[in-house]
Amino acid sequence: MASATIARLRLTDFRSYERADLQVGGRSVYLFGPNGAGKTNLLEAVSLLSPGKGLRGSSLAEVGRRLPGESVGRAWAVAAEVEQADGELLKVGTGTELAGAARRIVRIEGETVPPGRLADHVRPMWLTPAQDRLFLEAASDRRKFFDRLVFAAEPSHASHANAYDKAQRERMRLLSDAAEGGAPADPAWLTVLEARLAAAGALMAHARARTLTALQAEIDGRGDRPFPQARLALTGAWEQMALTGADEAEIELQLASALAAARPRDGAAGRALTGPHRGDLAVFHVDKDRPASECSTGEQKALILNLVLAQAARLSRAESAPNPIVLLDEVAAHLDLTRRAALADELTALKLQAFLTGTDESLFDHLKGRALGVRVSEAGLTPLEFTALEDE
Ligand SMILES: Nc1ncnc2c1ncn2[C@@H]1O[C@H](COP(=O)(O)OP(=O)(O)OP(=O)(O)O)[C@@H](O)[C@H]1O
Repeated sequence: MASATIARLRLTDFRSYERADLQVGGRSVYLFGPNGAGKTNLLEAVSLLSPGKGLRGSSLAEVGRRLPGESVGRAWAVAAEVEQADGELLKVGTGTELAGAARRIVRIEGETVPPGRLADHVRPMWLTPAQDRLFLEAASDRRKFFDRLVFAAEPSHASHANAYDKAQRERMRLLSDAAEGGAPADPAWLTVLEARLAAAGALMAHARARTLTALQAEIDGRGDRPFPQARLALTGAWEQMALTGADEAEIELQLASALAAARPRDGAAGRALTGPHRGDLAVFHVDKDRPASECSTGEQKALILNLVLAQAARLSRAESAPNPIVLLDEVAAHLDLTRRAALADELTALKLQAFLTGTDESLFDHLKGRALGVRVSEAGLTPLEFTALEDE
């Protein structure tokens, strides 16, 4: 198991924090305090230790601290000491050098590196209230959620998805221009773009299929828990091909030819009607034999939590990747007592570092002695005294 836990976290001009310095020592952390105290802000800071826009998906200019009435956020920084498997501490940091900057800098041991390198050392995964309506909203939200689970296992998935989106945008610009009577689309250039789409799309479909299969096996193998069992499916044609045994080359070939055939139709529609950007994640509640969208709010939350925990459990056994760090924003409040206890037991058994938030300290009774409690208030972060439970 490749351990990677946050030992210390420091924030400078990040959201509501002018400065914060939290010694965590690799333990899980539960943050409690009133609404607006800054609990989610702290989770967001941890989420920015991975490539991308973090758990709120905010623009980077937004996260710099602003006083009321100020329009531009300050230059900000999130710095962490990450304890690695060998016990060594690695300095990882991200932030901006100028107020309002749209791009962030990432430094590892003081050296500026591309943000993608963060995934070599820290793998945050999260569940936030934004996902409460996941099964009721558009397929794109479920794809995004599932892609993050894939990404936690295979960071290259993000670069394939980016390459795919970039080629897609260029292809659609050519086709839309042609459909509107502008410059006719250059068929040779379209063929090049479609080849890129097909290559990236085949890799995406396969990565999603791999994660789906592994996740389902993980969920099926852990049936004796008070979380609802889920049956997962990827409905997209290309993921289906991958799931039924087609290799990457075959998917690439068929996707390229489907795209070539769809040029007039896609041009007229103004969007591409086939490809891995169209699929959906279907989730069924096994005991109820109903789609997740027909389950209660609490059941839906427990289903999603089960997916995140299953992926975290699976990744915690991976030899070659850093352990995931699980960020659970306002999750405990949705769970009944049995599930809250089970969540605490599971995080402990899997030796996962988790950061959890909730308004009331009592939501985390089962984590006392197993995780560090931190009171969040206007005064900042106040860690509670920590005495480890003897049997753990
Ligand atoms: N860029 C910023 N600069 C200064 N303050 C900010 C910035 N962005 C957000 N805030 C403040 O941070 C606070 C919200 O913090 P956060 O979302 O972490 O609260 P929370 O403790 O999770 O609350 P809840 O329990 O309601 O979810 C708000 O008061 C908001 O005004």
